[in-house]
Amino acid sequence: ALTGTACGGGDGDGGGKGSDGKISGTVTYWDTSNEAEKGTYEQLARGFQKKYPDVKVNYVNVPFGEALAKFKNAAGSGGSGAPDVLRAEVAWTQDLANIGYLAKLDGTTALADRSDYLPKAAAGTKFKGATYGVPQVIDTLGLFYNKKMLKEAGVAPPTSWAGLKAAAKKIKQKTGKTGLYLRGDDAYWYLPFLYGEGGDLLDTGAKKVTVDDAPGVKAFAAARDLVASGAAETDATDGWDTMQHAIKNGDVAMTLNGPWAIEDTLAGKAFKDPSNLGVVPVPAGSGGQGAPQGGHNLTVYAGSKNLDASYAFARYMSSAEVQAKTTEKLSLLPTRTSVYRNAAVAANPNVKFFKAAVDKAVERPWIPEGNSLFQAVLVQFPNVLAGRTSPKEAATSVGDAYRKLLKGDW
Ligand SMILES: C[C@H]1O[C@H](O[C@H]2[C@H](O)[C@@H](O)[C@@H](O[C@H]3[C@H](O)[C@@H](O)[C@@H](O[C@H]4[C@H](O)[C@@H](O)[C@@H](O)O[C@@H]4CO)O[C@@H]3CO)O[C@@H]2CO)[C@H](O)[C@H](O)[C@@H]1N[C@H]1C[C@@H](CO)[C@H](O)[C@@H](O)[C@@H]1O
Repeated sequence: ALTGTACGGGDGDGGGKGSDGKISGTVTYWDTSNEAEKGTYEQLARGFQKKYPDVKVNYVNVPFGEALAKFKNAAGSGGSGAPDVLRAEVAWTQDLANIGYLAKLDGTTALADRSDYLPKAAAGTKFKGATYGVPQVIDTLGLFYNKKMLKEAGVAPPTSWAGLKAAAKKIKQKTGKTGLYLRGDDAYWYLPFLYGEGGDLLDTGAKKVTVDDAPGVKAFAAARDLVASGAAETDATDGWDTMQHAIKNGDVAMTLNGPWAIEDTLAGKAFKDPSNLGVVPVPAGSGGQGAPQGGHNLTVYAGSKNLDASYAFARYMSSAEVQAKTTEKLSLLPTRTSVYRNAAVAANPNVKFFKAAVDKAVERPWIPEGNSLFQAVLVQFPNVLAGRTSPKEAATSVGDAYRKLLKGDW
């Protein structure tokens, strides 16, 4: 594996810092942002060329669900075809750093003004005491709701799963529509139920697998109950498209979602008046309330032939100026404390809500295996929601998968 120093590979053309200190050559950037975000991110990425006229930015949008495997294949086969800079989801960062595919950024220009980063965002860029990513966005889940539909049903935004069931009953009676669309094909949506029962996937302090303790079982049961009672509808595939279609067309009154869904949701006919979209914390369960911390870092491929330009690009794409523009266009959360002092950012109602939500978001275990924890849940979640697997069986299967995964370390 690469040892974190440049050694062949990468799409750069071997540019770098000329004798005059000028940055030059090509930087290939793999962006994983979604349909509603990518236009803004591409424009911002190309803006780098204005500052560094001798650099050509080769912007490539790679779907989130494919990017990790694609990058590992490219980096693992000598690096040709690997990008110079990758937008890496927070859990990918430790995994890829552990394999040696990411350049250590400490001491490079990529980490300029690092004291400005939110501590929670910075935490997701570390591995064995070194820094392998530059925080680009931080996020969590909230409860999106159609204000008009809830008003018509005479209900307030629910603050518990039990309250959501009661509200959904009224929404069905008054509007004929379903209360919630619950995404079943993405394990991330299991976490608000798990935290709502006071549980967690692992206890990293005690090095214990806890997902199949009682809270983990109750969490699966709580999610299944929403579907079985008709309060929520779900699918085992195409969850993102079905969820967005449903909320945008006013076919459901609520979804669980994050800042990355705001721009797309507001494009729906149900939100011609954008103020019709409200966001509140995810509902509480019987043992607590909580939403997971997520987000994305800019990382530099250790095998890039153009490290200097890549460091400069990572710094630019996470600069205060670019973050303020991203928030203005997409309502995504800045990872720099200074950007929250920007008047337009501070006035954005979605930023106000999600910043408070992120401050309380539950941090996940920043360990290389963190990247694989969702796979085991993903196998069980859709089956539990469909009533094909019992909550107990599902939790135990996930627990067993974790004990196998972690047996060396735990
Ligand atoms: C199963 C996967 O489990 C984990 O992923 C977790 C993730 O850790 C959680 O944090 C959470 O991510 C949030 C995210 O924080 C949140 O920001 C948002 O992201 C938006 C963007 O905002 C939006 O811009 C746009 O990009 O679109 C993004 C997506 O909407 O929503 C995300 C949740 O969707 O949830 C993920 C689970 O989905 C693993 O990390 C792998 O990804 C793994 N899949 C791999 C598995 C490999 C085989 O092992 C297979 O070979 C590979 O090909 C597969 O890729």
